[in-house]
Amino acid sequence: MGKVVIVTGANSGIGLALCERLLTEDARLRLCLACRNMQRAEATRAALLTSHSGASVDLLHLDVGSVRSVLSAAREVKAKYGRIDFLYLNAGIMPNPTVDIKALFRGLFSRNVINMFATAEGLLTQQDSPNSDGLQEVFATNLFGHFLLIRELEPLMCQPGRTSRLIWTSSSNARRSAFSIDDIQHRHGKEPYSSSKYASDMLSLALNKHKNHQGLFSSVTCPGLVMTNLTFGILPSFFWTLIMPIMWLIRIFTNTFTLTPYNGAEALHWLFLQKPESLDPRAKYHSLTSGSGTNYTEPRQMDIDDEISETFYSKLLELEKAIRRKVSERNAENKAYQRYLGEVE
Ligand SMILES: NC(=O)C1=CN([C@@H]2O[C@H](COP(=O)(O)OP(=O)(O)OC[C@H]3O[C@@H](n4cnc5c(N)ncnc54)[C@H](OP(=O)(O)O)[C@@H]3O)[C@@H](O)[C@H]2O)C=CC1
Ligand SMILES: CC(C)=CCC[C@@H](C)[C@H]1CC[C@H]2C3=C(CC[C@]12C)[C@@]1(C)CCC(=O)[C@@H](C)[C@@H]1CC3
Repeated sequence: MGKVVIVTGANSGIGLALCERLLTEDARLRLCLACRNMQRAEATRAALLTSHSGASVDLLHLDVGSVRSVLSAAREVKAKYGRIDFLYLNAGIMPNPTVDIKALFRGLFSRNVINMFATAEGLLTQQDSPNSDGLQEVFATNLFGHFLLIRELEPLMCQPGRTSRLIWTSSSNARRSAFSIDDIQHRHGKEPYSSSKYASDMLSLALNKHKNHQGLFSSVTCPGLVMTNLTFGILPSFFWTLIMPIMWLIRIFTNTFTLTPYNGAEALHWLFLQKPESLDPRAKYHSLTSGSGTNYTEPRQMDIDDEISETFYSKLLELEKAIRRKVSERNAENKAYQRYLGEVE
């Protein structure tokens, strides 16, 4: 039987390019597109089936930023699949971004220019707010929803005699200084995106420590700078139209300017082909594109403290307990209300 692969945020950008590449690599795949918008998911499925007729492409409704949706999606997965070979944790958001134009111009004329274009360090801030579960939106979407999904699917992914893989789409924008262990949701800062991506790097390391012996392996990737809905949302469209030629020019000198979703999906695709035991849990696998347009993957060491990563993992487990308690209280209240309605009628 073909490998079972689930991709979150599969209906656009890097997630969609990854699906295309995986189906080209292995036609026997059982691919599951986990998306929040079913209309877009249907359209994506139809497009994938046009280029890969006969492929097995399922849809799963998943809003990774909603606890209720994650729990119900996990139930569906458990009922449908006997195992999961790859779970790509790719869905992500960067809401209300602001570019510090002054810092951009200062950076342009400094020695830090290459790093600035590769990581956006010091350039970007975002405004975040709590969602209906009381969690910060960016944290909930980019990290916690995925964590809860992994916890729910552990029985399928930790089976004796098999290995399963988690592959995160992180970012070179992940920065230690943007994350605080005392504010893991980044309620008080202005860089929730950077914090959430750093959090995924730490979680991946902790998961390897706790789950490798059960056959579950986790890796993190950075796709480089890719022109997708997420990037286009950072600045007005006329600006992008103006600077696109400059972006293609910069690409000649900066291998992190992968620019197309196909190129950005390079490391995600490369990891699909690797044996998990051969991978470095402390490395982030970067998609890179040379000036002449050749794609390759390069591991770079992450700046992570083991102790903080462990503490973070414990905090996530505590938060998971609290959230589950809240969900069962809510369910009990609903049931009591339904009973009351039944009695009144
Ligand atoms: N573009 C870049 O330069 C870089 C991107 N990344 C990361 O790559 C990943 C993919 O982003 P990219 O392809 O660029 O951007 P896109 O906006 O094109 O893709 C993001 C995907 O995530 C989905 N998504 C967002 N929120 C949710 C949610 N709550 N539940 C389910 N799905 C959701 C979106 O669905 P919908 O269509 O419904 O919005 C979309 O399919 C992200 O994690 C991003 O942080 C990392 C580094 C660089
Ligand atoms: C080319 C000129 C003159 C201006 C463009 C400046 C910025 C808009 C651009 C510079 C570095 C970019 C960047 C990202 C977004 C757009 C920039 C800030 C990302 C933050 C997109 C999402 C990620 O996760 C990062 C890896 C990107 C890093 C670089």
